[in-house]
Amino acid sequence: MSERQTATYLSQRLAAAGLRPVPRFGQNFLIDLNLVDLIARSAELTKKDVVLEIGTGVGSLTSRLSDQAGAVLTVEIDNNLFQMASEELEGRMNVKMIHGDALRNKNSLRPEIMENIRDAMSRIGDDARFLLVANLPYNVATPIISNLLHETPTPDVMVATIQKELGERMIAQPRTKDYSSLSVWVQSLCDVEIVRVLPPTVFWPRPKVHSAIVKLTHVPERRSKFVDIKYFHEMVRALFFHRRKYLRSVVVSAMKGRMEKAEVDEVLSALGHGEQARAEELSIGEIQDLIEALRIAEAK
Ligand SMILES: C[S@@+](CC[C@H](N)C(=O)[O-])C[C@H]1O[C@@H](n2cnc3c(N)ncnc32)[C@H](O)[C@@H]1O
Repeated sequence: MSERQTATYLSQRLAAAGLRPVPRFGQNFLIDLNLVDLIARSAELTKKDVVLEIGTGVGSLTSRLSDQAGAVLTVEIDNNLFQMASEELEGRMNVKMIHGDALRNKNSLRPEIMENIRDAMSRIGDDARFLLVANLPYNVATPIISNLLHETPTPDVMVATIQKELGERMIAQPRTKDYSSLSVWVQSLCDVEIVRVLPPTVFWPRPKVHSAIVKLTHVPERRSKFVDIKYFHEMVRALFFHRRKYLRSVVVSAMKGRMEKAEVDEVLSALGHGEQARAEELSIGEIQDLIEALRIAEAK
């Protein structure tokens, strides 16, 4: 089917059920089926894989994932789409659907999700992989990816369609405008790449912005360096909250009530960060060292 035919088919299917896409749920459906294939292919799925999809939509990506993976858990917030996809996916024994918000709150996923993932992985065995493969709703893409990096198991691979700007922030390097807490957080744990930039025309309805398929590959050796990953993530966010401010004043305010200014200065000067330093100039390794030094100093 061409993009136009898929868009017509989708709009007719929704209209027949008396429905329209709901903007607040980020309902921009991928209508270029080659790109749906590219997303699934980029994940290099096998029957040993357990895939989490957030945003079932009408189930077009879900079907492909079900063909290639061992098990698929798919989550959809919209009741009408959930009903439509349930019919579409009926009879697919390796697909489990959850109706509801994938997020419990900004900082955590719906607990049912990881319970189901762990169950499915234990059925497959020790060599099971866990992946996120999804055309994510833009407004929740950051908390979904960020929170999944806190979960056990952490996804081995995440292939997701997100807003292009967000993809650029994920791969950004120090001293660039896109370098942010998200860059440091995801690159501290994963190899990150932009697989493809997508124009608005490949979606129906068309979003106002370009999108990107990103691939994040978890690197367990990077994770094992962290003594307290939650502390690290919170501090990264605090360091970049006022990214143009001097590092010293950012650290002093982040550590207010926890550490004296003189102690902060001691940590910064021991690491060679002068008065003019800013968080956005520090490499990921330097940020990791700084946060670990603060953690140790605070614990003393
Ligand atoms: C960009 S569409 C993707 C749909 C489909 N997978 C596709 O590729 O065309 C995002 C989907 O996520 C759903 N959604 C939005 N927010 C959600 C949330 N917080 N939890 C679960 N699903 C959500 C929307 O209703 C929508 O179906």
